[in-house]
Formats: sequence, structure tokens, C-alpha cells
Amino acid sequence: MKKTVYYVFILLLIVSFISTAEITFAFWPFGNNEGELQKSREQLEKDLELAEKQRLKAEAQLQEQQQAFKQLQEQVQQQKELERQLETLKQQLQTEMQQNEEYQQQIEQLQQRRFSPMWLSLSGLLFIAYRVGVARGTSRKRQTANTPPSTTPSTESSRQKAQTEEFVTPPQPAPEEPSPPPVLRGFSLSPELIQKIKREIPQRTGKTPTDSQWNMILSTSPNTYVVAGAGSGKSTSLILRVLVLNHYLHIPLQQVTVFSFTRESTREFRSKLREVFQAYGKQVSEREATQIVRTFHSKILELARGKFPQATLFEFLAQKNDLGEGGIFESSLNDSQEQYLKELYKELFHSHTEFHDLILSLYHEYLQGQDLGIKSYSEGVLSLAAARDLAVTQAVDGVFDLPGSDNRPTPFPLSKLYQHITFYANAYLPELDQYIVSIPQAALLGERKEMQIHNFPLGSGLSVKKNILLKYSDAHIRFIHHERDLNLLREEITWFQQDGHKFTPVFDYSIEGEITSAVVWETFYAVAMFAESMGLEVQDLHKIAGHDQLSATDTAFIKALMIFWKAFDAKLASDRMFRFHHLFTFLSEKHAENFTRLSRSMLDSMAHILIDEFQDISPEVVSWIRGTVDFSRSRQHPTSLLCVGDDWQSIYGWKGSSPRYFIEYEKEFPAEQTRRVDMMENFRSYQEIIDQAEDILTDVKYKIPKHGKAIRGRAPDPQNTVQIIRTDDENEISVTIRQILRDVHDAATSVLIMARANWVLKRLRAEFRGARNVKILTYHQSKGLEADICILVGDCLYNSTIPLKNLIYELAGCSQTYDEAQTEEALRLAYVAVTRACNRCYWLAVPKAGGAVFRLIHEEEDQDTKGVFHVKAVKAG
Ligand SMILES: Nc1ncnc2c1ncn2[C@@H]1O[C@H](COP(=O)(O)OP(=O)(O)OP(=O)(O)O)[C@@H](O)[C@H]1O
Repeated sequence: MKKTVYYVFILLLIVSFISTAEITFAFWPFGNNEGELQKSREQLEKDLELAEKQRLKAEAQLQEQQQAFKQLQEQVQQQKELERQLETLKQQLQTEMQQNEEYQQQIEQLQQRRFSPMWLSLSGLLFIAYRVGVARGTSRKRQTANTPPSTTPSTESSRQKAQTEEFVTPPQPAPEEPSPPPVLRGFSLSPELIQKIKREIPQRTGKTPTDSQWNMILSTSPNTYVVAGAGSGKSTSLILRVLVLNHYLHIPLQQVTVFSFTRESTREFRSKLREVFQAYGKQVSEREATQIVRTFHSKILELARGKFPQATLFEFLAQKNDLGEGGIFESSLNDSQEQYLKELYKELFHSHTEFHDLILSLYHEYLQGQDLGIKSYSEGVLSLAAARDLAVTQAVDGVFDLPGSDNRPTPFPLSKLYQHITFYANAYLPELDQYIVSIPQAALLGERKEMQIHNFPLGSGLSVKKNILLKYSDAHIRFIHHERDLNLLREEITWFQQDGHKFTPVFDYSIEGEITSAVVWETFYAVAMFAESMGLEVQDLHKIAGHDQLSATDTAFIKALMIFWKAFDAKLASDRMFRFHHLFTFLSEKHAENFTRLSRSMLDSMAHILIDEFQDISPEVVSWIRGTVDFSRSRQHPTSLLCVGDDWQSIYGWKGSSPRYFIEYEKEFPAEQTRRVDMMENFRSYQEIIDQAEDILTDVKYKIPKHGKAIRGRAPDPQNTVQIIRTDDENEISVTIRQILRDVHDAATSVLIMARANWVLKRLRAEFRGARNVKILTYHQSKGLEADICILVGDCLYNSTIPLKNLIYELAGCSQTYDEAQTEEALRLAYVAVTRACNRCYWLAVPKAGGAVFRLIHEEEDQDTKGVFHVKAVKAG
């Protein structure tokens, strides 16, 4: 208890102490000085306010600094970027300086050769392309490893050599660059989409493709080739393919190019294209259609103009605004081009000794004519011929309006041994020291042909005279056989007078075996174009000059051609002109690097390529297409190639094209996925017509085997479907055609008359001008067309030997000779002509061994009482 009281006491003591202390603490500092306290508080508040202001200021400063820091950081970043750019620029500058040095070297070299600045830029580009080509050529792994190239390796190396000599100093091999892997993307078409397409196309366009046509239209492969027969609907299917690419696969039309060969066929394609898209409610303007459907030449020209806007082409000399629509098959020299070549020829003849001598040797051959193997005549025969020669000479007076000597018979003696025997020329030209002897060709003699001179027909008298003069005269004789010879002579005289009595020969030259002839500079042009189409350079021909298969004159011709062509290209360069060959070479597979110089839109426009009539493509064009496709693939751009053709219809080998790219498509255009589609239904003709046409080609070895099937079945009158009427008489031809037209022709029946010979064409055109629904064309022009009734005039037969072209073929690495290829091509031409017919085909010709007509006549009993062969197929079918 005591303890508790004690604790309570202690507790009370503590409480009283705390209370006293509390009061004391509470009142001691202020309680004693209230004013001071207030003051301190105000001071404190002021300080606090000041501190707050300072804090805010510091915060603002901090923000500013942070901002400044940020800007600084950005500036540093920019600085770094600038430095990086500067570095790149420095490198570029260095490269350009190097290039400049190279250009400078070239310029110096080329200036020595008087090349133009325009040419310099192209050659500069070619130089770079060449260098890269060399590097790529060795590193590039074409999938053609086991495929023979389109031209022989020797050709290629020689071409590179020629370019090296022409444009640049020998290039240093550039370091190898690894080729990027090719991109081969097919198209993706789901079964549902296929069903939709197959449902909608017939509904909207009214066209119902067959299974094989669908295979082509819907091919999902990036590399497709379509082996088609005549009348199988190639063009129709090609257009539907474009529709699928654009409408269903959403590929812009700007990325699609359709190639066709002629102005006429591109027009037809464009109108079909617009029609089909119209059915889908899409308006394709004429301009757009023109952009899509092209000839090879118009497209490459567009690409070139993108790079060289002012590019002028020799092929369009004096033809403004030509877009190259014509393609190679419509090319012939116009007056301005002819003039250009003529001037060059004349200039070279007087300035280049070797050219001068070569031309004179060719001219001499022309004047002398071919060695006809003239036999010797006894002096008695010579005297007899001389005795009637004045009369013979007078008998042909007036056939030609000859220049010089008043057109009077002029005596001239034979060579020394026979000086006592006198013959006569029809005129003498003292300025050229030429005796003009008129030996008109038979057609020009007309009724005079049968005139008797001293009991000898005039025609025979003239040919004996020519033989004698060639064998026994040393004089300069110029024979005039037809108007053309006279025109050449007139031109020679005009040149002589214009050029201050400087003589320049003007004469025709045809290479050995060629039937047609042209004035020598035109023949230069034709042979050079042929060689270039074959993928060669004219300078490559030095390898065959002097070949034992070539005549001495053809060798002289080639030598002259090489000089002429070199001068021609130099002249073009100094006149700032190109040729298509330069463009195709510039963008060929051998100069892949040049594709990088094309704009993106140009490259894109060739992403999806469709080619019609692929069997007629030339090596030169193939090289460009290959280069384009390879480049598209290497830049990882989705790309596709679809080629449609019928090797049985390949008919332009004489212009340098070849069916081999089609026949050996998988080797020539290798890809990881290639699809072959066959289209053998024929919508055009009765089965009899197809079978007959195929019979013509039975012996052609180099072809893809196939057999066409007529959708229309057999003809109601099979006996009359193909008839051969044996005639080559011009009057009989007219009468027969009139009869046919009377028998089968009404306003609704279309008729196509095809003729081989120009004189027949001329006559028929004059005679049947204005006949309704009747077209008269050459066999070649009929390609791609069709008519109810076809009338063919003249056989298709090649029985020549052209050594120069055979050697060019060999040089280009062809497996056949030109002669073999042409023998087969003549038969293919007949196949094209016959397959134009829907209902009936009449063929007016005299069967000759080896010809196409001959192959259709199997048994004598085919012939009826009127001499008409009602032929039936035995091999095909
Ligand atoms: N699926 C189809 N149904 C009906 N007719 C068709 C079909 N496809 C094409 N044709 C018709 O067949 C004919 C031949 O077509 P097209 O001219 O396109 O053939 P082509 O293969 O180009 O012939 P060629 O190569 O012989 O010149 C034309 O009259 C065309 O309208």
C-alpha cells in the first residue's frame, strides 16, 4: 500500500513538472516579445517566397538548358549525317573522276577518229557496259550452262574485240561481282479464283476458251511457252491472258508489254484488247493500248529515247515522228536513206584506195556478166554472125532510149586476132569509153522475138552476139537487158557530169545464188542487216572472206562491205545518228549493266512480257529480251515471260530470224519453272485443209511434231476442198480466177488471193481491183489472216545455193545451213498460205520436184478430166 502511495506521489510530481515546463516552453520566447515574433514570421514568409521564386527560375533555366542540350544533340546528329554524306560524295567524286579520266582517254582516241560527242556518250556507256559485261560474262551463271549460245563463242569474243577496237582502250577486268539469285515467282491462282475467271470471262466477253486455251490464259508459271497450231486462237488467248493479269491478278497494265511483229497485227491486238477490257467496264484508251502492244522496234526505241531524247535513227531518216511501229519486216530503204548511202559510197570510192579497187573489180564482173562457160566459135561462125550483126543491132533499136552517139549502131572490132571482124554496139559513150549493147530480155522483145535475121530468129541472134562479145572483145561493153540497167547507166553518166568528169561506177550486185539483185550499196545494206540480225557484227565477216566456198567476187564484196560499214557507222556517229542495231546491242544480255541506266518505270513496263509469233524472232532481239528478263529477275521484281508461236509458220529466216529459239525454247530461255502448253484445236479450217497443209511439211525435219484438229470437223465436199490447177500461164491464171469467183463468190464470202511473183501480183491487182471482199496479197502478207476461199498462185520452192549466207549461218552457230533452212522455209510458207483457208483452197501452179505443190499430188488419179488435181492428204491425219 505504501508502495502504491509512493508511486502515485511520484506520478503527481512528474505531471506537475510537465505542466509547468509546457507553459514555460509555450510562453517563453514570444510570450515575452510578440512583435519580434510577428516580424520573424513575415521575414520567414518573405524568404520562403524568395526561395520559391528562385526555385521557379532555376527550374526554367533547367528546362532551357535541357532544350538547348536537346538541340545540341540534334545538331551533333545532323553533323554526323552531313559527314557521312560528305564521305559518300567524296567517294562518288572519286569514282567520277576515275570515269572522267577513262572518258578523257576515249575522247582523245575517238577524236582522232572524228567521232561526235553524242556517239562519245553512247560509246562511253558502251565502254562501261563492256567492262561490266566482261566481269559478268565470267562470273554470271546463266542456267544455260549446258546450252549452246545463240552465237558461237568465237563470234562473241570477236564482237567484244571489235568493240574494244572501236570504242575503247583494252579494258582491265573488273573484280567479280556475285550475281544476285534470280527471282522466279509464279502467279498464285486459287481454285476459287480459277472458277470465278472461268465463269466470268465467257459471260462478259462472249468468248469460251477451250481447255488448252485456258491452260495458256491461266498459266501460273513465270516462264510459259505455247506451242500452237494454225487457227488455234493464239491472239484471242493472248488478250485474255492480259485481262487475267490485270483484272484478276491486279498487275497494273503499265507493267505489261505485248509484242507483235507488224504494224497491222499490233493494230488488231490493240483493238481486241480494248474490246475485251470494255466488256469488264474498263476503258483502255488508244494511247494506253499503244503503250501495251508494241513491236520490238518501237519498244526499244522508247527505251532509248528515255536515255537519249534526241536520238535520231537512220531507219527513220526523213520520217518524222515514226515510233518504230513497222518492225523489221516492213523495212526498205527510203529515198533519203538511199541518198545517204550513195554519197558515202561515192566518197569512199574516191578516198579509200582498197575500196576503190574492190569496187572496180566488182564492176568489171558486172560488165562482163557471169562466166557462162562460152564455147569457142569457128571463124566461119564469127563471120556469119558479124554479117548479120548490123541488122541484129538495128532490130533492137528503139527498145531502149539509150544515151550517147545519137543512138546509132557504132562499129567496134573484136580483140587483136579478130580485128578484121566487125560487130556493132547500139551506142558509144566517149566520156566513159563504154560501148552500149542492147540485149533486151525476152519479155521486152515481144513480137520481135520471132523476127528472122538472115534466117536466124532475132532472140537467138542476140544471145549468140552476147556470147561472142564476151569471149572475143577487149572493149568496155555495157549490156542493157532491161530498164534497170539503163537507169544505172543514166545515173553513172549524171554522176560523171556532176562530179567534174570523175567516174564512179553504178551497178547492181547480187551475192552468188541470190535471185534478186540491187544496186551495190543497197546490197551492202541488205547483207549487213542480215548478219546483224543473226547477232553478228559486220566486221566478224573477215573470218569468212576468202573461204573456199566463196567466189572471188563475194570475197571482194565482203571486203568492200567491211570498209563501207565501218565508214557508215562513223558517218552516222558524226551526224549524231543511231541504228536499231546499236540500240539492241546496247541493251543486250552482254551489256546487262546498261539496264541500270533505264528509269524504274521503263524497267517496270517490261516486267510481264507476252510475245506473239515467237517463231519469227531474230537472235538480235532474243539477246535484248533475255537481257531484260534476266535483269528483272535479278532486281527481285516479280516478272513473267509468255511466248506463243507456231514453228511451222516461221517464214522470215531470209531476214535473219530463226525458229530455233522456239523449237529449243527450254534451252534458249531456261528457268526453274517452265511450262509448255499445247494448243492444237483449229477453229478456222476443215480437217481436209489442215491435213493437206501438214502433208507439205512431212519431210521437214527441224520442227516440233504436232497435229491440228479441226473444231469444225470434215468438209461437206472433201473432194473439192483443196484443188490444184496446173497452170503458170498468165492469161489462164486470170481466166481461172474469174471462173472461181463466179462459182463460189458472193458478197458474204471472203476471198484471199495470194501470189508469189511480183508481175502476177501487179496484174491481178489491176484486174480485180474493187472486187468486193477480195484481197490480193503476197504469201508473206497473208500471215495471220483468214478467208473463206483462198486462191494461191505459184509454188513455194527454194532450189538455190547461197554460199555467203551459209557461211554467215555457220558463223552465227546455226545447226542448219542457210540453204537447208530456206528449203524448209519455202514449205512452211506454203503451209501458212494453205492454212488461211476456212472452206476451200485453190492452188494455181505447175508441180515441180521439191516444191510444195508436188508434195500434195500423190497419185495420177487425183487429176480429173479438166486437169485439176483433187488432192487428199495421205501422210498427215
Ligand atoms: N475458243 C474459241 N471459240 C471459238 N472461236 C475461236 C476460239 N478461239 C479462237 N477462235 C476463232 O478462231 C479463229 C482463229 O483465231 P486466231 O486468228 O486467233 O488464231 P491464230 O492462232 O492466231 O491463227 P494463225 O496463227 O493461223 O494466224 C478466229 O476466227 C477466232 O475468232
